[in-house]
Amino acid sequence: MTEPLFEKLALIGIGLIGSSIALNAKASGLARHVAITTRRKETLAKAEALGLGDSYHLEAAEAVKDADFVILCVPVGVCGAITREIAPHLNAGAIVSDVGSVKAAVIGQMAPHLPQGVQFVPAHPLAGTEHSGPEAGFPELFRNRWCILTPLAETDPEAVERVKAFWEAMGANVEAMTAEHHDLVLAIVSHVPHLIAYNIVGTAADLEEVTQSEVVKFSASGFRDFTRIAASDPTMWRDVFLTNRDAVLEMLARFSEDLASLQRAIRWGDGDALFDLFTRTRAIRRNIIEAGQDTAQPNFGREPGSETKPQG
Ligand SMILES: NC(=O)C1=CN([C@@H]2O[C@H](COP(=O)(O)OP(=O)(O)OC[C@H]3O[C@@H](n4cnc5c(N)ncnc54)[C@H](O)[C@@H]3O)[C@@H](O)[C@H]2O)C=CC1
Ligand SMILES: O=C(O)C(=O)Cc1ccc(O)cc1
Repeated sequence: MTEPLFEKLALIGIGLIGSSIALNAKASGLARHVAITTRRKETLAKAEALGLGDSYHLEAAEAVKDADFVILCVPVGVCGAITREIAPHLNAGAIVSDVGSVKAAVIGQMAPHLPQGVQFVPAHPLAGTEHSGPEAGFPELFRNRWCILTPLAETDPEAVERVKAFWEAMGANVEAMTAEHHDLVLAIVSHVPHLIAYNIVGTAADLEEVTQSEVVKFSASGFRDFTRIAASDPTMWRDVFLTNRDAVLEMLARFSEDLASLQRAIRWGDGDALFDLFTRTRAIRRNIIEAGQDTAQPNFGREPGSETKPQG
């Protein structure tokens, strides 16, 4: 047990990320009191049955009362509306954060509603799975993973340090960068790959000459990996593509150009071009494994002997 970093942590939204934070914060004593709020009473009841927090609220305004740390763990498209709703009830001096996969648009939606004196430290843990909801969380989710902070120019550095300490206590490595740079990097390493997965599974599902049962029966491991990603939450990913539009479109344009040259290499039998690319990409994979970032390895990021649950 660590000395609590915060007296009262309010989690708004209790899906995969919110429940993982709650489980970790309670197990490690990072916050003296964990207040949970979500809009649907069925979800709140599940969170309570799982014992994720210390108090449960259908009204976000009630949960944030007297909280010194508030984290929005909801789809990025609703961050603005929720911030507007909680703003009048925030404690002076409270730190407000989020976990959204997109940063510039979320800052644009949230910052205008936050009262003076409240510190805003946007965050994005680069850790997740294709599962969602309060049952999907597990406390080790963030261990050995990155958490990116994108503080605003006016954010108090002391608040940034406290949020950094919180994520480090969760087991994450923390790095700060601008929201715009975050969105560009994430477009290529996360958002476009998800779009490709949704697309290839959609294409396979639409094939007229191949039946659905053949797709299921003969799916080789490459295609199965795509289906895992393509099973990710539709609301969350709809919001990611609508809010990181420019960076995703820029990376997609580059992707399409490179795909066209692969098409040309196949058409003209240019084996050297294919071999050279596949050799370069194999080296990238090896670098990822050497850096210890391969989440497909068994027990990645977990203590030996701990429960095995699917991770990204
Ligand atoms: N799933 C993943 O792998 C990762 C997700 N993220 C980000 O974390 C955030 C949450 O994602 P997950 O936990 O995966 O989603 P989830 O679908 O598991 O949970 C979302 C939660 O938000 C609640 N919610 C939705 N609309 C709401 C509203 N208007 N008011 C109050 N509560 C509302 C839902 O009831 C649910 O409790 C998203 O912004 C996502 O971009 C960040 C890293 C990884
Ligand atoms: O499940 C996977 O492979 C992921 O890529 C999880 C993930 C999804 C969204 C994020 O913003 C960060 C991580």
